[in-house]
Amino acid sequence: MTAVIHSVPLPAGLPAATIRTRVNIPLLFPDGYATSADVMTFHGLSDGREHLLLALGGWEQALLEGTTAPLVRLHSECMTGDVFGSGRCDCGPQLREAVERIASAGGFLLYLRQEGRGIGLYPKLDAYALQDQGLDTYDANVALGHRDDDRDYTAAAQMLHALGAGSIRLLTNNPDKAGQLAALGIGIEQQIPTGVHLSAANARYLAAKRDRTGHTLDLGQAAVGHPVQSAAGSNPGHHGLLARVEAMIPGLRARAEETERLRRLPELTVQELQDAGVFRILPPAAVGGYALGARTYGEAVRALARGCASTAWTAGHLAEHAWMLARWPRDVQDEVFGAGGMPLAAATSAPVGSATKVDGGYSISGHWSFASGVMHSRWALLAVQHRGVRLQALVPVADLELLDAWHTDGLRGTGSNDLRADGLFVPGYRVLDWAELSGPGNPGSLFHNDPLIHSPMATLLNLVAPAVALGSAEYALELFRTQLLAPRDRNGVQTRQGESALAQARYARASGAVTTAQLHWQAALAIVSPDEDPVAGLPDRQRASLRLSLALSAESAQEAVRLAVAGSGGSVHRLANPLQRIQRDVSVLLSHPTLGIDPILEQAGRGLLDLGFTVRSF
Ligand SMILES: Nc1nc2c(ncn2[C@@H]2O[C@H](COP(=O)(O)OP(=O)(O)OP(=O)(O)O)[C@@H](O)[C@H]2O)c(=O)[nH]1
Ligand SMILES: [Zn+2]
Repeated sequence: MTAVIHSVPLPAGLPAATIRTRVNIPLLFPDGYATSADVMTFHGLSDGREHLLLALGGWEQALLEGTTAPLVRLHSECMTGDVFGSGRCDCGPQLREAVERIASAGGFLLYLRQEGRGIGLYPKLDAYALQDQGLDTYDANVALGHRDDDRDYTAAAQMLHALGAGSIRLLTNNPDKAGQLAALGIGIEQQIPTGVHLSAANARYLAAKRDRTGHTLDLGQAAVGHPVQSAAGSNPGHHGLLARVEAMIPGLRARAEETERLRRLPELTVQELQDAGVFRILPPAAVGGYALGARTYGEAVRALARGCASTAWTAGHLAEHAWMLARWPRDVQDEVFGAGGMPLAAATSAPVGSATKVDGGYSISGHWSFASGVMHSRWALLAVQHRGVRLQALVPVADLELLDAWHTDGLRGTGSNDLRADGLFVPGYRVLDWAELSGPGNPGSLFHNDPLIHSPMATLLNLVAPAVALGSAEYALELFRTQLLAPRDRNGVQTRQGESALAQARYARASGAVTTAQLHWQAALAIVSPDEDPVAGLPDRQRASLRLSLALSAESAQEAVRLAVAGSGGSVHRLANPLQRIQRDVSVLLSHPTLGIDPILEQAGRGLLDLGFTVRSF
């Protein structure tokens, strides 16, 4: 058919562009979707760049008078997203969505060569690096000397005018695109939002679009993108799990301040942890876990701490407690794992509460502190004592009084609040002898084959604090390095703090302290997760070495953080600087009982000398 391409008067000052070539290209996308496009190039575009117009579906009819206006999308080039499927933005899925929607409605996809919102590819990658330090997508642009959005849509308007598309329906969430086109003489009959392509990796980027530049994005209702969501169901293995956790780090850094302010984890963080399968790392496959073992677990907590110590701490404990629940009798496991997801349970043993026997169970009372993660938990695991015997009671959090007690100077985001019960009835099947639960012959070991369930619980406990300390130190070193290498202007002379010999020596020392922490950490992991047989209980000397290495690793980590802070100058004490938070977090970590250095040195010495431990649970 012949198209009626009528000319629309150009606004004054806008030069006319003309169609240069028109060729048909069949398109086939990786998911199998196929269509074809009339691809056009132009003479006379205002910025001289090679922008493309893809005319799709019944575009010619859509230009006729009296029909629905053509559907148009202005897609800004994104090599990382369009070509390589980057998870950091939503460009790839938006492009794919736009082609299909336009092909079925009739219209144009303008592929605009304004990579990185107009700043270019290399600067965009520099901006990503800054985002990994905690800046959002717009602040990163500004820090690099650009505007938050450098795009100009004059060429796009010229292309649309050249086709006679003076009135369009615009597929976008971005009010700036509609505003600029309207000012360039394009009538916007309707602005149609694109789908929301939310994933764990791009959630922060999308939230910034919504909050900073008024994009119409309803992130609250959108489900996290399919690949991420379904991923939790399949066992990713050691490396796959760590890759998922590492993808969370930039978002965790960006939310670390919010996490402190909330004094619990943001919902998005809990969702991401769930999607990544973090709570599944330890429990056996029969209850939906990955049974990946102590090494994966420890390394995941360490990686999370490279993003946010409070998140790592909370996730580490919640993941450990899901595994504890897999040691309970079958009826309890049916109850807590029955829903399909991983049960989130806070556990606290300090101070130990009391239990008295009543008909059908126990009546428990107590005031427990430090229930990390309780703000996200359905269950609480509480230490109680009955006639000198230590028991653990499993109680719905809803049955307990929650006391807002976690006002601390570090690890603020863990929400480690207090819990209280006064004569609360707990049915007998939800109370278990601690010695039985923590031993290798726990009830769960009778029906799970997974070797980890058959190991004493102590093997896995005590890993969280040193893992978080190490990850925190690694993050601190990274920040220290960035700080030392950042260009500075000193009276017109470009220099860097790291050019000074003193700074170099300080960095070397901090780096050495991190290495010491890493080596002790690896020594500890080699004990709890040896290459050969799974651990069936550690002989005293090994147990002594384990606790000693964990404590010394954390000590070196703290020293590394101290050196990074000391070498970074006064700006480190601004609340916006992550280093000051890391220092506070690590200081709280080091005062956790599992890292109390004096008793550990004493008991480790006893163990190494074959004198036997005097602390039973060491
Ligand atoms: N500078 C910079 N550019 C980015 C970043 N993330 C994505 N981009 C670029 O942003 C552009 C994508 O924008 P569009 O897909 O047109 O999206 P939009 O302008 O936000 O609006 P919509 O029409 O609603 O999608 C591409 O050029 C990407 O390369 C980032 O963090 N920094
Ligand atoms: Zn992109």
